[in-house]
Amino acid sequence: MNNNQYVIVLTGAAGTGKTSVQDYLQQKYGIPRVITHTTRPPRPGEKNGVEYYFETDASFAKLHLLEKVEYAGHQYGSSWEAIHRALQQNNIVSIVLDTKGAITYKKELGKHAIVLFMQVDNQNELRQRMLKRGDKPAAVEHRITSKEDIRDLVLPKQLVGKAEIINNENWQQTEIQLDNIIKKLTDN
Ligand SMILES: Nc1ncnc2c1ncn2[C@@H]1O[C@H](COP(=O)(O)OP(=O)(O)OP(=O)(O)O)[C@@H](O)[C@H]1O
Ligand SMILES: Nc1nc2c(ncn2[C@@H]2O[C@H](COP(=O)(O)O)[C@@H](O)[C@H]2O)c(=O)[nH]1
Repeated sequence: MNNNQYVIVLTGAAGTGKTSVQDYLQQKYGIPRVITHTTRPPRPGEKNGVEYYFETDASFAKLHLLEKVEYAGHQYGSSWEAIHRALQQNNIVSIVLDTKGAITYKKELGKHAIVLFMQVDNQNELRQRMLKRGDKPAAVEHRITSKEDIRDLVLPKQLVGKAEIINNENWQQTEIQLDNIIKKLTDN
């Protein structure tokens, strides 16, 4: 990666606001998303090449992946191809990863990975946000009781001091924090 290129890594538990931040960064700053690959089936309304590249086990195995994880029984991975595709549009790009992926990005990309750990203290608030978003109650319960999501509620020790924590209780505060982060990156 070139010296002035950065990947903003958004991580944290389900419903903490990772996608909302990604949308904000895209709309306000033209920061494109790195689309990742998964073998999980598309959910209603999801399109190949928009939310994910949907893969079979065979096509997933052929990708040049920077990292891959198993999450809730499916494979997920981010490819160098997708990162380069996004970096061709802009020097700052964003990606949503679980915390295991965020640790790998920090290790592999060093100062080029800006890790933002999203959190919301009250788990019931998270549940309500997901229900309000339209998720089915059973899907919400399944997700928030998964071992991966429980793990992702807490900043992993490998990222302590290496990630910026965003307490996304209040969206206006989150926007201010994000604006400051982007200002620092673009002032460099
Ligand atoms: N600060 C906030 N206050 C209230 N609602 C919020 C806030 N931030 C985001 N939301 C809402 O909470 C819901 C969950 O946010 P979002 O989809 O961005 O989370 P996520 O971390 O990407 O979730 P997932 O991991 O399940 O994809 C959305 O409906 C979003 O509009
Ligand atoms: N380490 C990686 N994590 C990824 C990748 N793509 C998505 N994710 C994370 O997986 C879970 C589940 O996502 P869902 O869309 O099925 O609900 C979530 O935490 C994502 O952030 C990836 O390439 N690598």
